[in-house]
Amino acid sequence: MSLVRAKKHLGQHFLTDKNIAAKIVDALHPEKGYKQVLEVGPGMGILSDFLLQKTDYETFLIDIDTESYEFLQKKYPQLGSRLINADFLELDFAATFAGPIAVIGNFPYNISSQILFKILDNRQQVSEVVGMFQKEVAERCTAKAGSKEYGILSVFLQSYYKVEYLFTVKAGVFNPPPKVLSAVIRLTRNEVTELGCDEKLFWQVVKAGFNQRRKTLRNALSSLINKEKLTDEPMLELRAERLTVNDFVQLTNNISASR
Ligand SMILES: C[S@@+](CC[C@H](N)C(=O)[O-])C[C@H]1O[C@@H](n2cnc3c(N)ncnc32)[C@H](O)[C@@H]1O
Repeated sequence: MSLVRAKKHLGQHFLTDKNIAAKIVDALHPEKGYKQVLEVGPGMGILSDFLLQKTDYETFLIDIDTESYEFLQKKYPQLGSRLINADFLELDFAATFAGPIAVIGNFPYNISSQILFKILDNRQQVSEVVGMFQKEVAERCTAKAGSKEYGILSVFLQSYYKVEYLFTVKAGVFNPPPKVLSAVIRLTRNEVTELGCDEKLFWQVVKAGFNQRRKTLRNALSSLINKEKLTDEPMLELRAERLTVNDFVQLTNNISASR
Protein backbone atom coordinates (compact mmCIF):
# COMPACT_ATOMS: atom_id res chain seq x y z
CA MET A 1 0.00 0.00 0.00
CA SER A 2 1.52 3.35 -0.93
CA LEU A 3 1.73 5.78 1.97
CA VAL A 4 -0.33 8.95 2.42
CA ARG A 5 1.54 12.14 1.37
CA ALA A 6 1.74 14.52 4.37
CA LYS A 7 -0.29 17.66 3.67
CA LYS A 8 0.69 20.69 5.68
CA HIS A 9 -2.66 22.49 5.38
CA LEU A 10 -4.32 19.48 7.10
CA GLY A 11 -1.79 19.46 9.93
CA GLN A 12 -0.53 16.04 8.86
CA HIS A 13 2.44 14.89 10.93
CA PHE A 14 2.38 11.11 11.17
CA LEU A 15 3.40 9.49 14.44
CA THR A 16 6.01 6.78 13.86
CA ASP A 17 6.51 5.45 17.41
CA LYS A 18 4.20 2.51 18.17
CA ASN A 19 5.01 2.55 21.90
CA ILE A 20 3.69 6.10 22.16
CA ALA A 21 0.61 5.13 20.13
CA ALA A 22 -0.10 2.23 22.51
CA LYS A 23 0.35 4.51 25.54
CA ILE A 24 -2.16 7.03 24.14
CA VAL A 25 -4.78 4.33 23.51
CA ASP A 26 -4.15 2.81 26.95
CA ALA A 27 -4.97 6.17 28.54
CA LEU A 28 -8.67 5.60 27.72
CA HIS A 29 -10.94 4.37 30.54
CA PRO A 30 -13.74 2.42 28.85
CA GLU A 31 -14.76 1.07 32.26
CA LYS A 32 -16.32 4.51 32.77
CA GLY A 33 -19.21 3.27 30.66
CA TYR A 34 -18.90 4.39 27.04
CA LYS A 35 -19.15 1.78 24.30
CA GLN A 36 -18.02 3.87 21.33
CA VAL A 37 -14.75 5.69 20.64
CA LEU A 38 -14.21 8.22 17.86
CA GLU A 39 -10.70 8.79 16.54
CA VAL A 40 -10.24 12.19 14.92
CA GLY A 41 -7.67 12.32 12.12
CA PRO A 42 -6.49 8.68 11.94
CA GLY A 43 -4.11 9.46 9.05
CA MET A 44 -2.50 6.10 8.31
CA GLY A 45 -3.91 4.42 11.40
CA ILE A 46 -1.08 4.17 13.93
CA LEU A 47 -3.54 4.77 16.81
CA SER A 48 -6.37 2.96 15.03
CA ASP A 49 -4.30 -0.26 14.94
CA PHE A 50 -4.38 -0.34 18.74
CA LEU A 51 -7.96 0.93 19.08
CA LEU A 52 -9.24 -1.81 16.77
CA GLN A 53 -7.61 -4.52 18.88
CA LYS A 54 -9.81 -3.56 21.86
CA THR A 55 -13.08 -5.33 22.44
CA ASP A 56 -14.47 -2.99 25.15
CA TYR A 57 -15.72 -0.50 22.57
CA GLU A 58 -16.59 0.04 18.92
CA THR A 59 -14.15 2.33 17.10
CA PHE A 60 -15.14 5.03 14.59
CA LEU A 61 -12.58 6.92 12.49
CA ILE A 62 -13.08 10.32 10.88
CA ASP A 63 -10.56 11.97 8.57
CA ILE A 64 -11.16 14.94 6.29
CA ASP A 65 -8.42 13.79 3.90
CA THR A 66 -9.72 11.63 1.04
CA GLU A 67 -6.28 10.10 0.50
CA SER A 68 -6.17 8.93 4.15
CA TYR A 69 -9.76 7.72 3.88
CA GLU A 70 -8.99 5.59 0.81
CA PHE A 71 -5.82 4.25 2.45
CA LEU A 72 -7.79 3.26 5.57
CA GLN A 73 -10.64 1.74 3.55
CA LYS A 74 -8.14 -0.74 2.11
CA LYS A 75 -6.43 -1.29 5.47
CA TYR A 76 -9.63 -1.81 7.49
CA PRO A 77 -12.36 -3.12 5.11
CA GLN A 78 -14.29 -4.39 8.15
CA LEU A 79 -15.09 -0.83 9.31
CA GLY A 80 -17.74 -0.02 6.69
CA SER A 81 -19.66 3.12 7.70
CA ARG A 82 -17.58 3.48 10.88
CA LEU A 83 -14.85 4.97 8.67
CA ILE A 84 -16.00 8.50 7.86
CA ASN A 85 -14.53 10.89 5.27
CA ALA A 86 -15.67 14.26 6.66
CA ASP A 87 -14.74 17.31 8.69
CA PHE A 88 -14.89 16.53 12.42
CA LEU A 89 -15.95 20.13 13.06
CA GLU A 90 -19.15 19.50 11.06
CA LEU A 91 -19.99 16.10 12.59
CA ASP A 92 -23.50 15.64 13.99
CA PHE A 93 -22.80 13.70 17.21
CA ALA A 94 -26.39 12.93 18.15
CA ALA A 95 -27.10 11.44 14.72
CA THR A 96 -23.86 9.40 14.64
CA PHE A 97 -23.58 7.94 18.16
CA ALA A 98 -26.09 6.09 20.28
CA GLY A 99 -24.84 7.13 23.72
CA PRO A 100 -21.79 8.44 25.56
CA ILE A 101 -18.49 8.28 23.67
CA ALA A 102 -14.79 8.98 24.02
CA VAL A 103 -12.84 11.07 21.53
CA ILE A 104 -9.20 10.30 20.83
CA GLY A 105 -6.63 11.63 18.37
CA ASN A 106 -3.29 13.03 17.46
CA PHE A 107 -5.13 16.17 16.53
CA PRO A 108 -4.28 18.51 13.65
CA TYR A 109 -2.66 21.45 15.47
CA ASN A 110 -4.00 24.12 13.11
CA ILE A 111 -7.56 23.58 14.44
CA SER A 112 -6.86 22.63 18.09
CA SER A 113 -9.12 25.27 19.65
CA GLN A 114 -12.01 24.52 17.26
CA ILE A 115 -11.70 20.80 18.13
CA LEU A 116 -11.88 21.58 21.85
CA PHE A 117 -14.88 23.90 21.42
CA LYS A 118 -16.62 21.26 19.30
CA ILE A 119 -16.07 18.78 22.16
CA LEU A 120 -17.43 21.31 24.66
CA ASP A 121 -20.52 21.84 22.49
CA ASN A 122 -21.09 18.07 22.64
CA ARG A 123 -20.16 17.64 26.31
CA GLN A 124 -23.43 15.80 27.07
CA GLN A 125 -22.12 12.91 24.92
CA VAL A 126 -18.33 13.16 25.27
CA SER A 127 -17.36 11.38 28.51
CA GLU A 128 -13.63 11.32 27.91
CA VAL A 129 -10.99 12.75 25.56
CA VAL A 130 -7.41 11.59 25.15
CA GLY A 131 -5.50 13.69 22.70
CA MET A 132 -2.21 15.02 21.48
CA PHE A 133 -1.83 18.77 21.07
CA GLN A 134 0.97 21.23 20.63
CA LYS A 135 2.58 21.42 24.10
CA GLU A 136 1.60 25.09 24.62
CA VAL A 137 -2.06 24.28 23.93
CA ALA A 138 -1.90 21.31 26.34
CA GLU A 139 -0.47 23.65 28.98
CA ARG A 140 -3.25 26.18 28.41
CA CYS A 141 -5.89 23.45 28.80
CA THR A 142 -4.43 22.21 32.09
CA ALA A 143 -3.33 25.59 33.55
CA LYS A 144 -4.50 26.53 37.02
CA ALA A 145 -5.74 29.95 38.17
CA GLY A 146 -2.87 32.32 38.81
CA SER A 147 -0.55 31.00 36.09
CA LYS A 148 0.26 32.89 32.91
CA GLU A 149 -1.05 30.05 30.71
CA TYR A 150 -4.48 30.21 32.41
CA GLY A 151 -7.08 31.60 30.00
CA ILE A 152 -10.43 31.16 28.25
CA LEU A 153 -9.71 27.58 27.17
CA SER A 154 -8.65 26.56 30.71
CA VAL A 155 -11.82 27.95 32.29
CA PHE A 156 -14.21 26.60 29.68
CA LEU A 157 -12.69 23.09 29.70
CA GLN A 158 -12.24 22.90 33.46
CA SER A 159 -15.91 23.88 33.94
CA TYR A 160 -16.97 20.51 32.58
CA TYR A 161 -13.89 18.28 32.61
CA LYS A 162 -11.11 17.17 34.90
CA VAL A 163 -8.07 18.01 32.75
CA GLU A 164 -4.78 16.12 33.15
CA TYR A 165 -1.41 16.60 31.46
CA LEU A 166 -0.20 13.04 30.76
CA PHE A 167 3.17 13.28 28.97
CA THR A 168 5.34 15.31 26.59
CA VAL A 169 6.21 14.01 23.10
CA LYS A 170 9.32 15.02 21.13
CA ALA A 171 9.07 16.29 17.54
CA GLY A 172 11.43 13.56 16.23
CA VAL A 173 8.80 10.80 16.56
CA PHE A 174 6.69 12.34 13.76
CA ASN A 175 7.15 12.30 10.02
CA PRO A 176 7.54 15.08 9.03
CA PRO A 177 8.54 16.44 12.47
CA PRO A 178 6.56 19.51 13.63
CA LYS A 179 8.47 22.61 14.73
CA VAL A 180 7.05 22.34 18.25
CA LEU A 181 6.91 19.89 21.14
CA SER A 182 3.68 17.98 21.66
CA ALA A 183 1.84 16.70 24.72
CA VAL A 184 -0.95 14.27 25.49
CA ILE A 185 -3.77 15.31 27.79
CA ARG A 186 -6.87 13.59 29.11
CA LEU A 187 -10.25 15.21 29.79
CA THR A 188 -12.67 13.33 32.06
CA ARG A 189 -16.24 14.63 32.22
CA ASN A 190 -17.17 15.85 35.70
CA GLU A 191 -20.61 15.72 37.33
CA VAL A 192 -21.57 19.25 36.33
CA THR A 193 -24.59 19.48 34.02
CA GLU A 194 -25.45 23.11 34.80
CA LEU A 195 -22.91 25.64 36.03
CA GLY A 196 -25.38 27.20 38.47
CA CYS A 197 -25.43 30.62 36.84
CA ASP A 198 -26.57 32.33 33.65
CA GLU A 199 -24.24 30.42 31.27
CA LYS A 200 -24.48 32.94 28.44
CA LEU A 201 -23.36 35.68 30.81
CA PHE A 202 -20.66 33.38 32.26
CA TRP A 203 -19.09 32.92 28.78
CA GLN A 204 -19.30 36.69 28.20
CA VAL A 205 -17.63 37.42 31.55
CA VAL A 206 -14.82 34.90 30.96
CA LYS A 207 -14.16 36.10 27.40
CA ALA A 208 -14.28 39.79 28.25
CA GLY A 209 -12.10 39.26 31.34
CA PHE A 210 -9.34 37.45 29.45
CA ASN A 211 -9.57 39.56 26.30
CA GLN A 212 -8.19 42.41 28.41
CA ARG A 213 -6.29 40.25 30.88
CA ARG A 214 -3.95 43.00 32.07
CA LYS A 215 -6.88 45.10 33.30
CA THR A 216 -8.79 44.53 36.53
CA LEU A 217 -12.14 42.85 35.96
CA ARG A 218 -13.91 46.11 36.92
CA ASN A 219 -12.40 47.72 33.82
CA ALA A 220 -12.39 44.67 31.54
CA LEU A 221 -16.10 43.99 32.25
CA SER A 222 -17.28 47.61 32.21
CA SER A 223 -19.83 46.94 29.46
CA LEU A 224 -21.38 44.03 31.40
CA ILE A 225 -21.71 45.43 34.92
CA ASN A 226 -23.86 47.96 36.69
CA LYS A 227 -21.10 50.03 38.29
CA GLU A 228 -23.28 51.81 40.87
CA LYS A 229 -24.46 48.51 42.35
CA LEU A 230 -21.26 46.49 42.38
CA THR A 231 -19.04 48.96 44.24
CA ASP A 232 -17.99 46.48 46.96
CA GLU A 233 -17.40 43.35 44.83
CA PRO A 234 -13.81 42.34 45.68
CA MET A 235 -13.41 40.01 42.68
CA LEU A 236 -13.73 43.01 40.37
CA GLU A 237 -10.48 44.41 41.75
CA LEU A 238 -8.60 41.31 40.48
CA ARG A 239 -7.46 40.30 37.02
CA ALA A 240 -9.28 37.41 35.27
CA GLU A 241 -6.30 35.09 35.70
CA ARG A 242 -6.79 35.05 39.52
CA LEU A 243 -10.33 33.58 39.38
CA THR A 244 -11.11 29.87 39.54
CA VAL A 245 -14.10 28.39 37.68
CA ASN A 246 -16.16 28.63 40.89
CA ASP A 247 -15.15 32.28 41.33
CA PHE A 248 -16.34 33.02 37.79
CA VAL A 249 -19.67 31.30 38.55
CA GLN A 250 -20.08 33.35 41.72
CA LEU A 251 -19.09 36.59 40.00
CA THR A 252 -21.59 35.87 37.20
CA ASN A 253 -24.34 35.38 39.80
CA ASN A 254 -23.37 38.62 41.54
CA ILE A 255 -23.47 40.49 38.23
CA SER A 256 -26.89 38.96 37.40
CA ALA A 257 -28.25 39.96 40.82
CA SER A 258 -27.09 43.54 40.38
CA ARG A 259 -28.87 44.09 37.07
C1 LIG B 1 -1.34 15.08 13.20
S1 LIG B 1 -2.12 14.11 11.93
C2 LIG B 1 -2.28 12.61 12.83
C3 LIG B 1 -2.38 11.38 11.95
C4 LIG B 1 -2.33 10.03 12.69
N1 LIG B 1 -3.38 9.92 13.67
C5 LIG B 1 -0.99 9.81 13.33
O1 LIG B 1 -0.92 9.90 14.56
O2 LIG B 1 -0.03 9.57 12.63
C6 LIG B 1 -3.76 14.83 11.92
C7 LIG B 1 -4.81 14.13 11.06
O3 LIG B 1 -6.03 14.90 11.16
C8 LIG B 1 -6.66 14.95 9.88
N2 LIG B 1 -7.52 16.16 9.87
C9 LIG B 1 -7.15 17.44 9.67
N3 LIG B 1 -8.21 18.26 9.79
C10 LIG B 1 -9.29 17.46 10.05
C11 LIG B 1 -10.69 17.72 10.25
N4 LIG B 1 -11.20 18.96 10.23
N5 LIG B 1 -11.51 16.66 10.48
C12 LIG B 1 -11.02 15.39 10.50
N6 LIG B 1 -9.71 15.10 10.32
C13 LIG B 1 -8.85 16.12 10.10
C14 LIG B 1 -5.50 14.99 8.90
O4 LIG B 1 -5.90 14.59 7.61
C15 LIG B 1 -4.51 14.01 9.58
O5 LIG B 1 -4.74 12.70 9.14
